[in-house]
Amino acid sequence: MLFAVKMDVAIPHDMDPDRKTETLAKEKAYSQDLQRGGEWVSIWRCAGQYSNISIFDVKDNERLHEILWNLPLFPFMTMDITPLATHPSDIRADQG
Ligand SMILES: O=C(O)C[C@H]1C=CC(=O)O1
Repeated sequence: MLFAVKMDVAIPHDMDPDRKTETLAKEKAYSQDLQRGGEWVSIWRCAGQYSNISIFDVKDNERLHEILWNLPLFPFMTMDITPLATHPSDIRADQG
């Protein structure tokens, strides 16, 4: 199942700098592990915003929830989640 997730990040300005550095490093490692595993298909920075749009390919809603809930930055994010369906004009959908 494919999902587009927009993540808006708002880290408190008074967060301890060492905790911030550690949390960002954990976030990067967590994201890259899931990318290597194929469930986090792509991540794009939204230009001019501390936000990303990511595509996930997961087995069900529960797995998506688990991935998002365990993001080290989860407490500092708001998210907008869109389930994706094949578009009838997608040239890849015409093949085969
Ligand atoms: O910077 C972000 O967009 C937040 C975040 C999500 C994954 C990651 O590595 O960083």
